[in-house]
Amino acid sequence: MLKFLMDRLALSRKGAGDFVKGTFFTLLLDFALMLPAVYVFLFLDEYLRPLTGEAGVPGNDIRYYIAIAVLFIIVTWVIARLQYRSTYTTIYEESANRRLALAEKLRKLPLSFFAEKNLSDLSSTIMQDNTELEHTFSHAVPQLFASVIFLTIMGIMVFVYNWMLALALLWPAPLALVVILLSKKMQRKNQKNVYDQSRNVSEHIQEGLDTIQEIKAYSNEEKYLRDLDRKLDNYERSLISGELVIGLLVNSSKGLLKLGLVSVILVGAGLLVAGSVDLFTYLVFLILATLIFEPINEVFNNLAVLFYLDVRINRMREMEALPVYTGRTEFSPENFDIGFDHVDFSYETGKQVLRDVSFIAKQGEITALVGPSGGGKSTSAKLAARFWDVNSGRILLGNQDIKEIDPETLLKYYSVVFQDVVLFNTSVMENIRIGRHGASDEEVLRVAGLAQCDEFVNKLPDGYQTVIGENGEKLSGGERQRISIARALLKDAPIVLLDEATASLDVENETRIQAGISELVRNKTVLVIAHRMRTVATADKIVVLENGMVKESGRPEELKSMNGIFAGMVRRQMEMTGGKAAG
Ligand SMILES: Nc1ncnc2c1ncn2[C@@H]1O[C@H](COP(=O)(O)OP(=O)(O)OP(=O)(O)O)[C@@H](O)[C@H]1O
Repeated sequence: MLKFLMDRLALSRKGAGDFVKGTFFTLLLDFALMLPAVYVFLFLDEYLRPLTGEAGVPGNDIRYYIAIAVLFIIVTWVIARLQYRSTYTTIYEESANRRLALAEKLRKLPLSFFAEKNLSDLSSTIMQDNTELEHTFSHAVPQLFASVIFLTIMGIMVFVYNWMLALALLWPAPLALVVILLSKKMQRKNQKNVYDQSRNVSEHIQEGLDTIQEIKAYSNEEKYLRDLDRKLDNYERSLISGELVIGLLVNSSKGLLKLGLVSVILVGAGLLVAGSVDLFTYLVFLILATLIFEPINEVFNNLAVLFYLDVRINRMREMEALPVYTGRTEFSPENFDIGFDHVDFSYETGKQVLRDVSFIAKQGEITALVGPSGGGKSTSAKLAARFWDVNSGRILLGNQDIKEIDPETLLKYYSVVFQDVVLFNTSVMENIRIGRHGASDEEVLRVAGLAQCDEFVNKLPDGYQTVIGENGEKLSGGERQRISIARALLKDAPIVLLDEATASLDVENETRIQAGISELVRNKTVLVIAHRMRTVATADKIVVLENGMVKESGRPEELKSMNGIFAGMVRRQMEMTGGKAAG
């Protein structure tokens, strides 16, 4: 039983156990909600039997009935409390754990996954799917199980009591069930439509937020809003038609169940006149007919989410089953040389980005990756930190294949300074401290000074305590880069991956960044994607990548004298800068 629940409902062992308890209390509550009927039976039994000429005189006064009413209320309240605790509390805990597990999973997924997947889709799965599951598990599923058991027990009891009236009462139940089951396909289609349209809207909003600058710059607001309006309309239409279909089906099923009351009235009256049942039994069935289908009505109200449950569970399962990069967590390389050994790589099948790339970036040296745009420089730098796994060949760190090392363990040895610096909406101090949690303020200030941050931070209203806005919106490109260098300095990892800022920076900023970088790369294994000839001139080794292949590699002077691609690049740059930049 537990295993079934764990498999089908994606619950943990504890969750499944508590779920059974919750269902049991829901069943008890269903029975407890019949207590008013019992109350009326007792009353009727005592006061009506004498009126119908049967034996017995009312023996209890009104206080007896008040006491019973209070007792029933207390019993119902206690059961409701127990049911709430075991169902809701458990389900919300389970849901929180599931969200944490998914977030943890996301953290471990390779970057390749994020490149392919829509991010709003991911957050929808974590938040929206989970919320729906939470709601379904707390309201609909235990109620469904409990209602089936409740109706079965009650059905048997009423059949034993009086099979003719029982038949009159219960005949619509299988009919309503058939209507509901037949509508399953339609309801699922509707739910899927609502779900897809709501995703369209959230993706559009997300995209608008991500590209707000471009939208404004190219005066695309009107088109953006028009598209959003259209998608919102579609969403609204899907909601309305979904609600209509569900409303129609659910209400007709509920209406069918009401026929039970009608036929009890008619059949009961006939049986009463014929003398086959007494008035008491007739009244009992009339009361039962108004109460017995209440739990099942509750299930009908949540039917749509119930039918869509497995789709949501499957989506969650798909995410849980995504392959993550794993590897050894003990790792102590003999040195920090990075070696590319016949590496082939493609982001998408059929579009190879790196072909048979081999080179060594030695510890204590600066290795510069140069070459035309799209040649594979950034890709190589990212592969060196196992952001992706290579398709064939190996990347070695200190003679060990990085494919065998756990990515988190591996990244402890890397400082990464890329162009797209991500900053958090907190103080400059905290943004730098991300480099090494637990670093003291003095340590942060020291590296900030080395990275030339003092000059602009001192102009901010609260200095290093200034909160810099979402993704550092209040800072310039060069300032952001300096914070990123300060982070890397604080981490002080033996390997530095550096994607140099482009020529868009002004000379002053460039000089300051260069000063920070010189400090950062001292005695490290440095793999730099070089855009400036100045860096190239100070590099110990140059690797020229073109069309994903290593076309030249060696010391700068050697390559210059070869008069190949690199020599051509240096020449062109010198011509552009009037012969000043090549150093
Ligand atoms: N995430 C990705 N998914 C698919 N293709 C990608 C991805 N990133 C890069 N590419 C492709 O891989 C090739 C190499 O890109 P890469 O960024 O490594 O080149 P690069 O030499 O660093 O270029 P640049 O100097 O312009 O930054 C390009 O054709 C690019 O379109």
